[in-house]
Amino acid sequence: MTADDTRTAADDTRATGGDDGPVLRLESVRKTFGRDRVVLRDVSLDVAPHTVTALIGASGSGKSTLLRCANLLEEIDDGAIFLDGEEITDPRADPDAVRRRIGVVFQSYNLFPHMTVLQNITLAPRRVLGVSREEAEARARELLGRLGLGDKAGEYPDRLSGGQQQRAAIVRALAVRPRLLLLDEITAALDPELVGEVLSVVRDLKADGMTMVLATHEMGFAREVADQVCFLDNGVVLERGTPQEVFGNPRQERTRRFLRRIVEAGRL
Ligand SMILES: Nc1ncnc2c1ncn2[C@@H]1O[C@H](COP(=O)(O)OP(=O)(O)OP(=O)(O)O)[C@@H](O)[C@H]1O
Repeated sequence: MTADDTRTAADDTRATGGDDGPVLRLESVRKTFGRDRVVLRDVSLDVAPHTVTALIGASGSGKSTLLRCANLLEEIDDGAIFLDGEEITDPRADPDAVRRRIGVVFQSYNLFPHMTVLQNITLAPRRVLGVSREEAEARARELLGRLGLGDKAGEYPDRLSGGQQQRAAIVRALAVRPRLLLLDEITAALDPELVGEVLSVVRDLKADGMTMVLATHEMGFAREVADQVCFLDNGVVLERGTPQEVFGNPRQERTRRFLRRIVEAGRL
């Protein structure tokens, strides 16, 4: 990443009203599926500008659901979610306008197989933001170059490795210059030797000042890259703090047990 990227992040901050408040705020969010399956209970969380928040916790603890609620892919039952101080869960908020400000990358890359990498990346800027083809392609090529995919613009996704596809998916999310990036288990589907190249992109984005929330089972990475770690247990944020606090000195017995299992499995 270059100094130019840092300038962009700072410019984006100015454009959205400054560095004062959190980029994302969850206030007492409750989410249920069906009648009685409570998946998030009273979840409150602040994500400060230019920081990385890692959501950790056992499978089924609610990490993906939290990210999906933040992007309005799921409707919450109670509480409120704010983006740059504006309540996005207000029924009057426009979900499309909100999603234009939040980039999302999932475990499965979800690239359109019938489109080239370049077409995949320029689709949203052209269709949603109304950017010209020339401008969208210039931005896409610049990002592809930066993420080590400069020679892949004309390829179809099935000609790329998993790591390359995931990096292309990250470029696609960045192409609309999002205020916030949500990353949901983005290395979970990758062969171990490809995980590193995707994590190194996240590291670069952090250095660039991008605000990110990531759900991950990569504990070593969470410890290294996160400013804030949230341990979810059965839909509750059981523990929240710096990586040093949560990994080094967990307050809850449940967190200690979870981390012990991770250490025993050789994943931390
Ligand atoms: N659409 C849905 N309908 C019903 N239950 C759901 C739905 N989506 C998720 N759940 C349930 O909500 C709970 C939380 O799921 P979620 O995917 O958020 O967990 P997670 O912490 O991200 O898990 P993983 O680490 O395995 O990705 C799980 O019990 C899951 O079965």
